[in-house]
Amino acid sequence: MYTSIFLRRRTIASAAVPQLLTFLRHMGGGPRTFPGGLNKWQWKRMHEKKAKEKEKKLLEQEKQLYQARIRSQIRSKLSQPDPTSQHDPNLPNYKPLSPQDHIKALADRFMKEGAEDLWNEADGPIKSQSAQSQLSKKELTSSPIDVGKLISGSRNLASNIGSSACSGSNNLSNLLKPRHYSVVASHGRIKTSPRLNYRRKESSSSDDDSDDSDVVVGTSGENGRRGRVVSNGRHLLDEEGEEGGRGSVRRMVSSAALGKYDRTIKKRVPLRDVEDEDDLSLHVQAIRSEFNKRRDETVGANGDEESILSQKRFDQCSVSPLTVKALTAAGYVQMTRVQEATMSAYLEGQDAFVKAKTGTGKSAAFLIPAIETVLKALSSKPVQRVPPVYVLILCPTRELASQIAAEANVMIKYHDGIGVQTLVGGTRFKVDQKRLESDPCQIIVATPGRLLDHVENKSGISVRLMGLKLLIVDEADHLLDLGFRRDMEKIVDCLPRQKQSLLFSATIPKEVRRISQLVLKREHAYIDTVGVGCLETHAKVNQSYLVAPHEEHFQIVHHLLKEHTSQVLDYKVILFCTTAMMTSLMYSLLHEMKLNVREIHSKKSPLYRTRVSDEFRESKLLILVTSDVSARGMNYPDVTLVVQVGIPCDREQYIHRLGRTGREGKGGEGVLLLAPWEAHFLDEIKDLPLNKASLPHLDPAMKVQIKGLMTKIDTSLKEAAYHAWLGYYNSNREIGRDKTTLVELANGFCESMGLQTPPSLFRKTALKMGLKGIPGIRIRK
Ligand SMILES: Nc1ncnc2c1ncn2[C@@H]1O[C@H](COP(=O)(O)OP(=O)(O)OP(=O)(O)O)[C@@H](O)[C@H]1O
Repeated sequence: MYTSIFLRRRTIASAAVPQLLTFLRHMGGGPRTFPGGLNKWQWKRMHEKKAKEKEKKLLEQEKQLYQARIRSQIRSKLSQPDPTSQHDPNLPNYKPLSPQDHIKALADRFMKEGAEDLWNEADGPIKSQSAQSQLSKKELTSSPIDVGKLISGSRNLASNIGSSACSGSNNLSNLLKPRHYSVVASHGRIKTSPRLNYRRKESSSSDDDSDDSDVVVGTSGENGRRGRVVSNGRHLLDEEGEEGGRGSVRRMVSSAALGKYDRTIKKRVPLRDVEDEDDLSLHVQAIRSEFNKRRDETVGANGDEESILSQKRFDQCSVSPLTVKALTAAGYVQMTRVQEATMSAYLEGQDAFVKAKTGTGKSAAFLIPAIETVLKALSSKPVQRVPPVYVLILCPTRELASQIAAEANVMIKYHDGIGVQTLVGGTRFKVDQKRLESDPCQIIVATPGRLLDHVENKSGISVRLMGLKLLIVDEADHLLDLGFRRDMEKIVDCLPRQKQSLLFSATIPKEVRRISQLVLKREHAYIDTVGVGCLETHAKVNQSYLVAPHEEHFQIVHHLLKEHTSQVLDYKVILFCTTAMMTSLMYSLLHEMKLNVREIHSKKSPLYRTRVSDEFRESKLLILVTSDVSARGMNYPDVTLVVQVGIPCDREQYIHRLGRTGREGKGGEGVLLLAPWEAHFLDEIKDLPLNKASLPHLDPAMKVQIKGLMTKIDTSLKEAAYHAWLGYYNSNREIGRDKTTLVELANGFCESMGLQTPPSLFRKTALKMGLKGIPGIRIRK
């Protein structure tokens, strides 16, 4: 319809053509062929491929840079001072390292905060061929590395913890005391005194988790908070060259002074290849386990690892009295640790990437700065007819957006003239527009897709966004992931450059940390209230897993739920399934089995989802069967059990789903149910404390009953579940690789649903999924 209207208007100004094309494309139309005679999908795929390659290249470059930095750091340690020059006793003496010292230096690096992020097993140890020949095994095994000594050598790290905490031989245990949080600020260039220069050289073997090579040059902090001023490694070398110690630094990085060690550092060998030459990897392993052991001991002794609250109250920070009043009314008196840390970064005007465990109050951590921003902007500017949007909060789902807006409304209860609105999919575009016009607001909580609709359709929001002061991205790792990244890029492009940005998540994979500069300024703070090497899940949540044949899953789920609901008085359970259709199928079955269940997934209407979500928030004695729409951010109080059926899409999703229980420092339980061919996922979460649960005894009568109940479920739902199942596992890297096995497993799943023959696929779909011609796949005629 829109196409014909536009085509009838013959005199389209040439300047409007690109806009028209964008509009048509947005409406699902647009040109049928693209340059090179490609169709829309080929064109799209080509661009996706290009983007992937570009990203891969960037990562590769980053890795090379990182390796180059390590090489230059080690070279500087190995280079010899000029024998003719008088050595200043206050400066470190850079003698060639003995092989043993070399290992210690590497281990030092390994123990640094963030180093674990960069050092993964695939990188393997740095293998020294010539140096290793000198380094006899006897030498290594006869003098085991003293971890305490190693750590005491890493003064940089110890200095982060504060001078009082790093004295004597207790460095390791001090270091491992439950940390409140760490703040790493990245600064481009830092002018330093000669003293600082010295310390920078001293710490040149250190590393951090950012893509910048963060080098410690100073400390600050109170209440256990540690601040570090860091500098980009590349700048560091340039800068030192410019300043006092120019000559010596130039000498330090000169390849002429490298000797045999230069060659040894270049060669990295995968860990597998050197496993039997156990030297370095064994030592690193030993240090790692010692590190974990001491941390566990320290945490055990202090016991407050799980406390989410800080020492500060809201009225002690620069929070407006009316907000404090509203917070107090809502029962918030003391700040949580993430709230305190975020507030101080916000007040300093810094951009920040904030990592804090699930259920520790991240929403309030960004809503309080949001309200302060609006108050500040309102006080400095006269009232405007159409007020600018001062704060934009982006989050992945509509439920989460509604939840955040509801929490914001509680906090602005006593502030007249501040408004919050949501822009989420599933509502009518025109209704959104009317709402924005009739009820102007300064804070918008939006999902990226719907916000982009408004921006691209010039609903007036773009102009209002030009006044933006604060951008907040909740579940940032998810929004910066491939699924949302394009939208995020477009949104960021149309926001003003002069603004503060705060990113939040309970998990921050290193790839996301790298690309966070899409949103954050280069000089941003990295606040980690979890702590490097600490558990990302809550210790009070008991986690277990079960590996059982796929066809038994329905019965096992029923058994687990029955057991839990009969044992826990005020039970409240969330059951995660892999896809929307699997969720629907599981719900239908459990409903037939007379369990008190509700369902939420993307195929349900927004109204229904909101109703069920509200009901589940308020109630007890209820089981919510859901897809991943409820995995992140949803705050359902007092969930007693989280069951995850099937492999989660990644480690992060496992953590976020589990995080629906054990909120606000409470306890909870999590069970992961996998089929034997999904068990490889356990490797991804091997650092988390999951116990293997024993398989329950399954009642054969119940098996028959389930089979009977399955026949009552609509065949079209089972067919949809089969298609969704195939799609989900086909996109799993491990399982989707072997298409024949995949189809066999899918057909097994079909049988467990009581379908005699596997449902057919459209030829196009089968082709796209790479399943055409695979035995067992039926193609629709
Ligand atoms: N200062 C506080 N004092 C008491 N309770 C608080 C405080 N801050 C937050 N809470 C409560 O903690 C719970 C979890 O908060 P919130 O949903 O913000 O967690 P989150 O860190 O965003 O979790 P997720 O990672 O799952 O998104 C909520 O019930 C909230 O009311």
